[in-house]
Amino acid sequence: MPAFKTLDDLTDIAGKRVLVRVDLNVPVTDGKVSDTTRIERVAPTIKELSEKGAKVILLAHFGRPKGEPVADQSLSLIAPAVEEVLDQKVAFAADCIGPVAADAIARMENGDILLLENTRFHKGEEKNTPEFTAELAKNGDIFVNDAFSAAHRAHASTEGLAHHMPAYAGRTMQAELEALEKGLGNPARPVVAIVGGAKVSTKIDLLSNLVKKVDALVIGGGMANTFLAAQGIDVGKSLCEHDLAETAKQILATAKDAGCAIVLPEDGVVAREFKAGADNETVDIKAIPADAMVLDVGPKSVAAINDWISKASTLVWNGPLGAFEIAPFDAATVSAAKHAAEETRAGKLVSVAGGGDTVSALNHAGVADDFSYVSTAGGAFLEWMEGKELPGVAVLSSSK
Ligand SMILES: Nc1ncnc2c1ncn2[C@@H]1O[C@H](COP(=O)(O)OP(=O)(O)O)[C@@H](O)[C@H]1O
Ligand SMILES: O=C(OP(=O)(O)O)[C@H](O)COP(=O)(O)O
Repeated sequence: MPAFKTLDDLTDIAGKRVLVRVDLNVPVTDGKVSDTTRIERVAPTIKELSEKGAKVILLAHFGRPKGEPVADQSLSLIAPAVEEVLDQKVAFAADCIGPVAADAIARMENGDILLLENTRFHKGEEKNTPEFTAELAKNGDIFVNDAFSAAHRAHASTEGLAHHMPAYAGRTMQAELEALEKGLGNPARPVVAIVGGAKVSTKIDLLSNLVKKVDALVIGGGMANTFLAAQGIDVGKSLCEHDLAETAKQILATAKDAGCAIVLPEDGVVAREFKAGADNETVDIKAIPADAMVLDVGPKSVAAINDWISKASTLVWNGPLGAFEIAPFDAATVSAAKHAAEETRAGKLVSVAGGGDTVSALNHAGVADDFSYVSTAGGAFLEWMEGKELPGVAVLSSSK
């Protein structure tokens, strides 16, 4: 466990401006937050600081807006859900730096909570520029990072700020690291990992280390299409990053050398439209129609994945197997989630799953409570699993 200061070390903070980095990158359907797990997990930190009389200033990102304001990635859309979960008034400022933020902070009383606009509306956030970090730092006396799920990003609000002021781990940051160490520090073998989802370009690189740590890697979701295409399979209009074919091939070679089995889909459920109830059919993975996209792995693939879950003593899972938000493309994810839950309940499996959408998918399947541990983190959790130092955690340990 890294040595960092926690909220236990934060006394006498009444009236202090505490900048709290949280992860509010939550799933949204039809403009409404569809899974509040990440908000629920950071609520204890926010409440504790507020009860101690601090002025609690929340920093967060939402989506990937590329350094400019985008209306549907405004945190004003998330603020009502934060207020509902906390059952406490949460003010909102339409910028995270400059006079808009400063004025809102000047109006705060002790114990108040203020949410600042999406940090990624500024280019300096992801670039972690000294100028932007200094602007953010003007708004606080103390930095608390409770966004474990964004700790693999060395951004201004996850890493830079800790160089400007005393920095502490929030309750969720602390709990996540403790739980992962307990559950996966020395995992029982065989270890099976499932990686799916849509963030192919940001997650594919970490698979080359992951295959050295696990006995089998099941690849589903949008990630699978990239691997299939790399093997010369025509994936039609599926979500696929063709320019990552070489990376995918190298990962397959590394897995072979490491003795890690790779499990790719044998069949897929395809549709021509990305909408609920769209006409769909199950096809062999080598017969994907050119005008269709794979939106879920097919029944043969699910049976194979469930067999691997049965063989596993430890399961780590990030990324849904299909576009689970729209029926019937949730079938594979729900089936695998239910099977992993059964094996866990029977005491045969330690199951650890993480990621904003993965948690939402497990909740959708009704089995999140049956998993051994559910992390709020996806990419950060996988990087932790690789044994990588997470910049957002490392900087807390070095903070004075
Ligand atoms: N075959 C697919 N085609 C398109 N999108 C997919 C497919 N499979 C999964 N997805 C999408 O992946 C998203 C989740 O991916 P990701 O963000 O990587 O997961 P997490 O948030 O759990 O880390 C979901 O919105 C889901 O609809
Ligand atoms: O949702 C997140 O990560 P996840 O999809 O890996 O769970 C985090 O908020 C990080 O977001 P990012 O991958 O856009 O940096």
